[in-house]
Amino acid sequence: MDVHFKKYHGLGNDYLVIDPNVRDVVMTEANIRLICDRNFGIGSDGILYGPIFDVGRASPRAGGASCEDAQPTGEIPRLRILNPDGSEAEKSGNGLRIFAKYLFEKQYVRSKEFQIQTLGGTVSVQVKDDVAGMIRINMGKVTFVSDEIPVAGQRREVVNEALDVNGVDFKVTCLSIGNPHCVIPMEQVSEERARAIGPFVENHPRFPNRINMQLLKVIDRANIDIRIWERGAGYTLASGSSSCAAACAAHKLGLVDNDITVHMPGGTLHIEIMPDGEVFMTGPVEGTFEGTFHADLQKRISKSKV
Ligand SMILES: N[C@H](CCC[C@H](N)C(=O)O)C(=O)O
Repeated sequence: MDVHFKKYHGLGNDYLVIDPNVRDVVMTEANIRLICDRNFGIGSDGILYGPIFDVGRASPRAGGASCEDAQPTGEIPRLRILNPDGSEAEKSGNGLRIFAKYLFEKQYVRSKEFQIQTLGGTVSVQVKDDVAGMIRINMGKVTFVSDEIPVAGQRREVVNEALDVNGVDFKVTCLSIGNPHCVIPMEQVSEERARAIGPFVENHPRFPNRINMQLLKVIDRANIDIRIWERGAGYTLASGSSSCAAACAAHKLGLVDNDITVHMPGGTLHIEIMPDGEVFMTGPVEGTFEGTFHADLQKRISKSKV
């Protein structure tokens, strides 16, 4: 069967993999919005577009391509992460675990340890259990420095800082792990609260590139509970980079140790903060669907690059 896309989820945070080597789709904002629309399109929390090989290699033959065809140079495959609103993200934890499983399943990579290039840097991946889909990713180091997130204002670490959100004052801790995050500790977290304040935080003028938001409840020194409002995607059941960000913010505030389980409505992720600051994330992924675009949808997917 002519497969155009594969769909997976990481703890209910679902993504479509569109592989330009199998069937290319121009990633215009309009196409992304249409494909991700849960009523008029296929529906997902985003698109994982790749693997892209930049060394000018002829892409592997469609279908059944293996790494020998695509990567004689041992080139690190590149991934583009597209949010449902058409914006492009620097990193996605669930997206990277899903893409790692895809690369392994399609035999683009030969070993269970490999790297993936993203806008937010190159990450190292370990397929811990290809049957169970348990993937461990080194998400890199975080920064709390305002210019590197970015957060407007004089250069500082954004830790426990006052932020007026639609007339309500919160204390926020902001950081980047490639993509930007605003963590708000509170006694009780809920979907309702995340949906109520998320859009105001995401689009707050203090965040020039917008921002992902997490409501953080610290359960004990090894467990936290978060609710997520994602930049460009809205409320999601889980988020890998948000899990890393919330765990690192809680650690920065002295509220947790280095080994943290992050609880979310979609499930749990295991976060390890190493002595050198590198952040490891381990969790499951699962494939759910593979299929083709119906001719009617195909007609609406623009081939023009604008
Ligand atoms: N919406 C995010 C990217 C996806 C993050 C999330 N799905 C994850 O698993 O990390 C952003 O614009 O930075």
